[in-house]
Amino acid sequence: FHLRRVVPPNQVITLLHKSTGQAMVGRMQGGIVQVERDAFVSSANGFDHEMFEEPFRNERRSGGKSAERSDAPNIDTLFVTCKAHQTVGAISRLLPRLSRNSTIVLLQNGMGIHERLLEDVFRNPDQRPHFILATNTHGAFSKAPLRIVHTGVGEIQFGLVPQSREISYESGFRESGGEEGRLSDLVPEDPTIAPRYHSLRQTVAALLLMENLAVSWRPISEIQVALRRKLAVNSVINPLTALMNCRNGDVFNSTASLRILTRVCSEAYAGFAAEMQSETQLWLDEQARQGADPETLSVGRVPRGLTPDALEAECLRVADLTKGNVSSMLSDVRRGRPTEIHFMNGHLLRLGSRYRVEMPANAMLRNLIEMRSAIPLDQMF
Ligand SMILES: CC(C)(CO)[C@@H](O)C(=O)[O-]
Repeated sequence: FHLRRVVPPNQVITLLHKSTGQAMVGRMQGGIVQVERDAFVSSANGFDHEMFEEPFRNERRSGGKSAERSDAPNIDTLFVTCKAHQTVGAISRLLPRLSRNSTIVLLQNGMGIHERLLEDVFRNPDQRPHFILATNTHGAFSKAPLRIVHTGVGEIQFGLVPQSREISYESGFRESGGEEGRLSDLVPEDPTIAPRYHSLRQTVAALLLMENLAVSWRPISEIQVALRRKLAVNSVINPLTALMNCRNGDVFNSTASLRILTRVCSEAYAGFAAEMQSETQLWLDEQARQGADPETLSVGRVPRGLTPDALEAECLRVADLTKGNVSSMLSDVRRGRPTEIHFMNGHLLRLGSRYRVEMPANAMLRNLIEMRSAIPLDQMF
């Protein structure tokens, strides 16, 4: 919706629907997407629609005729907003349409998805597309197919995953004291490799144009901190609301839930600290290999936003800000759908086993959510 409003009409935007039903309803409504914000409804049209249940079919708005997959156009930019556990499957199916010149924007809850994609889908570093990692604090829900209610205005921050030595994406930040990135940094000096960065530059430009969503480009190190903070929030609010069957605003109404909050946040901090220490050590080893004296290099501490107290305060703040919301995990449980627990508390548990940090509270929440998903909801005795 917001993208359609900022990119030229001749730029094709295709909505990849998860199910045929959604796509059909979308088409019956003329493919119009509506967004409700502060009781005002705005519409946008001019989308192509594809159905994901039928990956070999592709219907364009113009002809309305199905085409075989061989006709399906290449994808320059893919915005991924599906559930964390659906991502590898979804992107694997789109693989023939993606190339090293494409850009993938991961705009999801949870962590570990990018790593999973590199391990399972894009194993060859030379053939990897560009990746943009984004974190989103807007609140929205879908009232009906293609009718979205924007309940809480937040922001979107994104960062570019560094991946080549050809070009440094963050020179602008370095030269402006961390203030702003520069689109011109995404233009390589060597014109023969320019096509490789075309979609990345276009995507960053389009993201920055979406002023209604308060989008900002930040250094990737800042995005990693923001993603870790969001992960802690999701690892507390999501399982607790799903287990207690309550809205976000009711979850911290007892000292018992505050005790769980403290445990989960201190385990998350310990996992993040161990991971960052190991990343710093790898960096120091690399500098030493290149001839630097590690003793003379300054290394940062764990950022203040990731201390146990800061994580707890963030969970309380978000629960209050979204007090009327049904969390995404509670909504998944109510509908009998798989949850994203493996990319939330599950991600923390993977950090725990990699860096030998005990995570009993997170293990308990992960197990309880798995049990909740396995037991039918409507058991009356
Ligand atoms: C922050 C959050 C828990 C608010 O509902 C949201 O990320 C969700 O529902 O997953």
